[in-house]
Amino acid sequence: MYRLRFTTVVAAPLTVAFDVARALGRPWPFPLEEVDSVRPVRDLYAAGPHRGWRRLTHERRFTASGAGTVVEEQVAWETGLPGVLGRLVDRTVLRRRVRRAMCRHLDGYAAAAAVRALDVVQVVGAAVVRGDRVLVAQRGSGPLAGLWEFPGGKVEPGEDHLGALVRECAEELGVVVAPKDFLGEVLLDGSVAGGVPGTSTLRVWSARLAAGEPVAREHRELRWVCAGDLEGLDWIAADRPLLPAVRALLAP
Ligand SMILES: Nc1nc2c([nH]c(=O)n2[C@H]2C[C@H](O)[C@@H](COP(=O)(O)OP(=O)(O)OP(=O)(O)O)O2)c(=O)[nH]1
Repeated sequence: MYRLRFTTVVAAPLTVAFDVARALGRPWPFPLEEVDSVRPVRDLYAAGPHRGWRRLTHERRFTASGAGTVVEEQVAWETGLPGVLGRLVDRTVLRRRVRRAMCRHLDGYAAAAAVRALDVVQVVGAAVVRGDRVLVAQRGSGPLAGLWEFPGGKVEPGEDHLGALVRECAEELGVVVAPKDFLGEVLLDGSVAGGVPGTSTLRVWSARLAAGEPVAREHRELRWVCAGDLEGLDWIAADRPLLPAVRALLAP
C-alpha cells in the first residue's frame, strides 16, 4: 500500500468538524465504489483493475485543540496493475491524483466547517489556577442553578474564543485572566441559548490571574478547590470529562 498524510486545522469545534466531514462526502472525482464506510472516520473503496485502482482507504482522526479541530487524514491505495508497471502507477500517477483530489477537498472542507461553526452557540470556560487550587463557580439561576462550573460563557458573534474567555471572566469575576493551555472540549446537552440541540460545545483553557481578586458578580458562590475536592462537587454533568485535565494541573 502507498500512503499520503494530510493535517488540517479547522476553525470549528470538533462536533462541527466531524459533522461537516461526514456530510461532504467523498473527495474523489474518479469512479471508486464504496465497499465499507464508517464515515467520516474510515472509508474503504474498491474498483476493478481496469480502472487503475484496486483498493483505497481514507481515514480521519479528529482532535480538539486550542485553534479549533486538528484533522489528521491518511489515504492509502494500491493499484490492480501487477509488477513494475503497477508500482510505477502507484508511486506516480495515483499519488498525484490522490494529492490533487485531497487538496481540493480540504480547502472546501475547512471553509465549510468554519462557516458552519458561525451558526453554532459555543461556550468557553477558564480553569483559573493559583498554586494548588482552581477557581470554581456555582451557578446562581436558571435550570442549572446550584451546579458548579468553570467561569466563562457564550462566544459572541465575531469574537475569538480567547477574547470571549477574557471578557467573560472580567464580567463575571471582575478580574483579568491570562489564558494558558487548552484543556479540552465537551459536547453540551440539549439546546444552548436557542441553538440547535446537540451542537454546542464547551472549550476550556487553563488560566492564571493577571489582575484583580475574583468576586461573585453573577454566581452564587466562588471557591478555590484543591485536586482532592474537585470530583466531590455537584458539577454540571457535561463538565465532568474535563476534570482529569484540571486535576493534572493541580498535581504537586
Ligand atoms: N460558563 C460555563 N457554562 C457552562 C459550563 N458547562 C456548561 O454546560 N455550561 C453551559 C451553561 C449554559 O447553558 C452555557 C453558558 O451560558 P452562560 O449563561 O453562562 O453564558 P453567558 O455568560 O454568555 O450568559 P448571558 O450573558 O447570556 O447571561 O453553557 C461551564 O463549565 N461554564
